[in-house]
Amino acid sequence: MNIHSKRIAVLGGGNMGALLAKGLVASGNYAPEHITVTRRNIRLLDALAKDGFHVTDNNKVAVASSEIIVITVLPQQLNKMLDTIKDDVDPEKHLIVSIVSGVSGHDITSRIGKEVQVVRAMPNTAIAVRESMTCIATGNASKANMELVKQLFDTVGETIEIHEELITSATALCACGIAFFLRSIRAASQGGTEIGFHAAEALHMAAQTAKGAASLLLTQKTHPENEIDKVTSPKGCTIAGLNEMEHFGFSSALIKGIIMSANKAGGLYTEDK
Ligand SMILES: NC(=O)C1=CN([C@@H]2O[C@H](COP(=O)(O)OP(=O)(O)OC[C@H]3O[C@@H](n4cnc5c(N)ncnc54)[C@H](OP(=O)(O)O)[C@@H]3O)[C@@H](O)[C@H]2O)C=CC1
Ligand SMILES: O=C(O)[C@@H]1CCC=N1
Repeated sequence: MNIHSKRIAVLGGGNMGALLAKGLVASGNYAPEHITVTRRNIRLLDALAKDGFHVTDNNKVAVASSEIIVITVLPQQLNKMLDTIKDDVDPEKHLIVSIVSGVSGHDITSRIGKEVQVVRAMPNTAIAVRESMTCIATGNASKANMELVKQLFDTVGETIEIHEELITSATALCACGIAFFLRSIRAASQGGTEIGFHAAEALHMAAQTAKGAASLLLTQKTHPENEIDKVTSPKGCTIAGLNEMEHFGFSSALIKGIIMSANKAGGLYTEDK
């Protein structure tokens, strides 16, 4: 079975919901008329409607006209939203894909009161440029449905399957990770401005340098320290700068931030109940 022929409901057309809908169409594998996007403030979906997507503030209508239900509301909005669709979800017809942080597949089936198949997916905002690192996991979906969901997210980046207990860790490393790397690039550009470049050129130079560093690892499959060793000339300026950063806790700050985000992600749903 091919997922590209299925109709998709994106429930919660905010940042991620809208980016996902647009990314799927940009991939060339989905037509906008096969995708229905919902949110309560429907005026904010005007741009998507202009692009040919179905838009509605009625989740029941979206669910009735789709086979794949992608849930993209905030954790604290989930229960109210699920209550609007639980009578319409049909385990024989629907597959649920949830990108909601901190919410297990079991939390969703319990709230709906039906053993519908649920796949959790953790993409990041780079779906906008089809460069997401998306992790998928499930407690109850079939192999065939996992393959369908992989096909869906493969169109907006790279997808890997992980165990469900690691999806919170994937949230911190990959979903929050976009912000961490962006802040690093921003900080590098601020350093660049202080040593002589205009802000815009410093930002461009820092971003392209970061892209080059990531590409070295992804294409050469080497370890970062091997690549760092090639940059650090003896008694040179790179090792001087790198050691200064480490004295100020560069690696430690990133590691501690990722652990903090993972701990927070794990509690996003329960702390709001
Ligand atoms: N932002 C990110 O980088 C990532 C986020 N996530 C997860 O994705 C989810 C969405 O995050 P994000 O896009 O940033 O959040 P947003 O707040 O931008 O989007 C949530 C959307 O849900 C809509 N919504 C709320 N209640 C309902 C409802 N009952 N029916 C229909 N729509 C509803 C809201 O619009 P309105 O108020 O108009 O209804 C809002 O636009 C979260 O669970 C987050 O954990 C996962 C990976 C990355
Ligand atoms: O900050 C958040 O809670 C969401 C989940 C991962 C990225 N953004």
